[in-house]
Amino acid sequence: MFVLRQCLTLGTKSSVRNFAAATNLVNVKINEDTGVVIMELNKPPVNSLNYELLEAMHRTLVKLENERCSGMILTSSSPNTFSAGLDLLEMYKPTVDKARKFWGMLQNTWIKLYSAPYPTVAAINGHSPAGGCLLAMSCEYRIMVPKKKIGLNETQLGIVAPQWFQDCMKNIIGSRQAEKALIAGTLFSSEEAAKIGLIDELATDKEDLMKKAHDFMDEQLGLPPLARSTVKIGFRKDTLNRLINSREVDTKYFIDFIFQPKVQESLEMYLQALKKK
Ligand SMILES: CC/C=C\C/C=C\C/C=C\CC/C=C/CC(=O)SCCNC(=O)CCNC(=O)[C@H](O)C(C)(C)COP(=O)(O)OP(=O)(O)OC[C@H]1O[C@@H](n2cnc3c(N)ncnc32)[C@H](O)[C@@H]1OP(=O)(O)O
Repeated sequence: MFVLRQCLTLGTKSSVRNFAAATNLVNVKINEDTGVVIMELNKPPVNSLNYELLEAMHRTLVKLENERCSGMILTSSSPNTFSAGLDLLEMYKPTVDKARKFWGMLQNTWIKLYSAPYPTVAAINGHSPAGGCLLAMSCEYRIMVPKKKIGLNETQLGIVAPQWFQDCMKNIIGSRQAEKALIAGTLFSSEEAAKIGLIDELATDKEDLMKKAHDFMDEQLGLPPLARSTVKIGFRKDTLNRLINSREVDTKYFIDFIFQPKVQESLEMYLQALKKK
């Protein structure tokens, strides 16, 4: 049974609610017997990743470093979408300062999630394009409900998936499949994603999804944690260091790229198309 655990907060059950409710953008529950955390993205309707949501995730990940967190399941409260990726409004006509701050928070959040020493599972309960796919790919294991879409579709919007997004995909499905998918901006169905290994398992529905996520977690908790995390970080360090050592350059790419008039035009058209749907 899940209870909100006191040590995540200031000491009382109501403080726990305050911790999550400080923004209300993520719900965090911890099983006090196992230490397994469920982080649920809660920014309706589609969990688009704006600065505030990323900051709430980042704050939670930092807090979990200092807690007895043994593993984390990442999911969303939306019935249809895991995450719609980066909030397009953060990239459409921002100020340079705002765009820089936003990108820095995305980098911070990704670094924490990708390097978490404890096991991480994405319980993908809906569509997961672009930045949503990045979040899922940053976890160690991905389980997804049927008939939804996942992938790095940036090209289709007239933008480019940053190197570290690309690296994450390459690490999972291999260079050749990733190159094809990234050039085309392919959004895979859950079933196709399972075939190419972009996701590890299909679930029948949300209940089955969470059951499978817990099953994976139970397996991982049976392993010696230090050995487990040492192997994980060994596999991930090159990808992590590539961004960590070039954060400024990466931010400059982002700023230079999105401020191009052609890119702003593409974003405007895409936003309008989404609204007209
Ligand atoms: C080597 C590299 C070198 C150089 C590179 C340098 C720099 C790189 C530069 C830039 C990189 C930037 C990277 C970006 C990554 C991203 O994540 S971009 C975001 C991409 N996301 C999408 O394409 C998803 C768009 N959304 C959808 O397809 C659907 O909404 C979805 C299938 C998720 C859900 O469908 P549905 O349930 O039908 O919902 P609606 O479509 O009706 O949407 C509900 C409302 O939400 C608004 N909305 C949807 N997605 C977003 C979003 N991502 N941002 C902001 N708002 C969004 C939508 O407009 C609706 O609003 P409304 O209710 O009409 O007001």
